[in-house]
Amino acid sequence: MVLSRLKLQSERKLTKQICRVVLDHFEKQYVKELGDSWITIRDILTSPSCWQHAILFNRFNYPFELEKDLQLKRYHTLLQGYFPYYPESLTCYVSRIPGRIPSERHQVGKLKRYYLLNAASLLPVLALEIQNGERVLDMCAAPGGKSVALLQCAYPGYFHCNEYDNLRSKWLKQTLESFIPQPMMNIIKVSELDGREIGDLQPEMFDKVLVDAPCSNDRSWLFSSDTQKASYRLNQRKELPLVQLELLRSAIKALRPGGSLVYSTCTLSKAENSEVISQVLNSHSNIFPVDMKEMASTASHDFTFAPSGQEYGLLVLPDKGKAWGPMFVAKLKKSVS
Ligand SMILES: C[S@@+](CC[C@H](N)C(=O)[O-])C[C@H]1O[C@@H](n2cnc3c(N)ncnc32)[C@H](O)[C@@H]1O
Repeated sequence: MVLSRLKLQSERKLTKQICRVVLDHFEKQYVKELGDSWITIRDILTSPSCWQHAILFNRFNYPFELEKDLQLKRYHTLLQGYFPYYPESLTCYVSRIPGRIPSERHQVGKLKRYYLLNAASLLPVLALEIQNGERVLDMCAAPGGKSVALLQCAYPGYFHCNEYDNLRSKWLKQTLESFIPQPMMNIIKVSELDGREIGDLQPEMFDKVLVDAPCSNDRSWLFSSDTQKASYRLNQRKELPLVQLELLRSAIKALRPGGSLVYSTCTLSKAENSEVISQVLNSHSNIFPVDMKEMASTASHDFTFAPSGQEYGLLVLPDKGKAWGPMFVAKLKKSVS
C-alpha cells in the first residue's frame, strides 16, 4: 500500500513539466558561463528519469538487510577509501543506474534507517572535517539532510541547527527526531533566527560553520509549476548574492580564530558561487581560502567537476552516470590572530 503510493508519487514527479521561462533564462546565462558543458547539464537536469539518488545510512539504526540487498543490486559505497577525510561511521550507497528506493515515513518513536539525497550534498559535509567535541553551527539547516549527515561523521560537543523559515524549521525538527536518538538531542539546539544575526549574537563561538545558503535551486526551479511565481523568482534572483554575502559575514563573526567554514549552494550561477567568495576574500583580511584540489581529484571517480573558472571552490556538474549536483562548495579558514 505504502510502496505503491510512493511509487505513484515518484512517477508523477517524472512526468512533471519543464518550466519554459526558467529554462530560457538558464540557457542564456549558462551557455555564457559554462560553454558546451551546459548542453549535457541541461539534458540531465531536464530528464528526471536520469536522476540518481544516494542512500545515506543512519548509524543510529543501521539497515543491515538493506545493505545486503543494495550490494546484490550492484550499488557501491560513495568515496570510501579515497577521501582525505571520510569517517568510518559514514556510509552512503550509490548506483550508476538511475532510480530511487522509496523514502521512509516518519513514525513516532522509531528512527529512520536511511536518508535519500543528492550525493553531492555530502561534499560540503565532508569538507567541514568535523571532529568529536567540536562546536558546530549549521546556519541554514532545513530540511536537515546535511545536519543528519554531519551527525553520521562525529559527535560534536555542541550542534546548533538554525532555520529562519518557521514551517521549514518544524520540518528540520522532525528530520532530527527521525534520525537522531533522544539522548543525543541534548547537544543539539534548534533555532529560528535570521542567520545574518548569529554572528553578533554568538561571536567567535564555533569551531566549524556550515553555510548551505538559500540560492537559485536550479534543479527544482526548472520544474516550477506556476509560471508567474517562477518569473517573480527569476526577477528576485539578483538579490540572492547580497543575502549570501551577509550570511557569510555573520558566519565569519560566529567562527573562532583558527576555525573554518564551508559555503555551499545548489546552483551553477557564478554570481552566487565564486563571485560571493571573491567578495568575502576581498573584504576580510583574516579569511583565507582552503585549497580543495585534493578533494576534487579523489572525488572525480564519483563526481564531475567544472574544469575551470572555480579559483576558490568546486562546482559539481551533473553528468551522465554521475547525475549529481549542481553543487558549489568552498572552504574558508579564519586566521588565528
Ligand atoms: C539550501 S536550503 C538548506 C538545505 C539544508 N542545509 C539541507 O541540507 O537540508 C537553504 C535554507 O536556508 C533558509 N534561509 C533563507 N534565508 C535564511 C536566513 N536569512 N537565515 C537562515 N536561514 C535562511 C531557507 O529557508 C532554506 O531552508
